[in-house]
Amino acid sequence: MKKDDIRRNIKARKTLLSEEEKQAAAEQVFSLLEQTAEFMLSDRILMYHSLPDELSTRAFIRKWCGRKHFYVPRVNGVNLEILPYDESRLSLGSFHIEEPTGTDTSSVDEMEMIVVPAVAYDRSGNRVGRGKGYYDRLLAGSRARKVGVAYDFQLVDEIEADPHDVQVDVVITQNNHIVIRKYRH
Ligand SMILES: Nc1nc2c(c(=O)[nH]1)N(C=O)[C@@H](CNc1ccc(C(=O)N[C@@H](CCC(=O)O)C(=O)O)cc1)CN2
Ligand SMILES: Nc1ncnc2c1ncn2[C@@H]1O[C@H](COP(=O)(O)OP(=O)(O)OP(=O)(O)O)[C@@H](O)[C@H]1O
Repeated sequence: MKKDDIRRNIKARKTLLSEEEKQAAAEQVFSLLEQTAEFMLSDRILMYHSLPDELSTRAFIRKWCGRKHFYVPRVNGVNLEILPYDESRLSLGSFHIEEPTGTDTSSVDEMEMIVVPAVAYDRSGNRVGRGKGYYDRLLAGSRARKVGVAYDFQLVDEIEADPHDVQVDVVITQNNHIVIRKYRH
């Protein structure tokens, strides 16, 4: 399926979710993530601060932010900066995402794990994002463990990947835990 068709389909499917379903799905997915060796062994983790139409990371970040070093991205022009997550230092940035303020940016090379948001993933780790290429640029050359998290219906048959697309190593949905590349620590 073409990326734009996937974006349209998934957007429509998401409007059917109730608040209860959204919350239950986030709990299921992040409980699976918590049980992975890579999560247990990673300290510096780049999360995403979820938008209303994304699998919510809010409860998970709140649960773990005292025990792990969590980071979130900030849009700067065509690039993403990486800053530590601090609930008291957030402000509304580009695209209505709450982003960290401050100047203490980190390099993507310092991240041990990156939870990569997407509109859809396939079983080979290909992903369709929001079409602006932010994560593809960020992930190019990164050696961090890359994990996709999503609702079951965001796992689609086959995504036609472009040369610049960067695959994730693992995809976790409510009822799927797909390991594309084995974790070696
Ligand atoms: N939670 C979260 N944070 C993130 C991303 C993300 O996908 N999710 N990003 C991932 O790249 C970066 C921001 N990129 C984004 C690109 C487009 C849109 C967006 O809402 N696009 C609208 C189109 C209208 C518009 O231009 O505002 C849309 O998709 O409907 C949001 C974020 C960094 N932070
Ligand atoms: N490594 C890169 N260097 C320069 N441009 C890039 C790179 N990766 C992607 N792009 C550009 O970004 C644009 C969007 O790409 P694509 O449709 O694959 O985004 P996406 O994967 O949906 O978004 P995202 O990566 O933000 O989730 C394309 O025009 C592409 O040329």
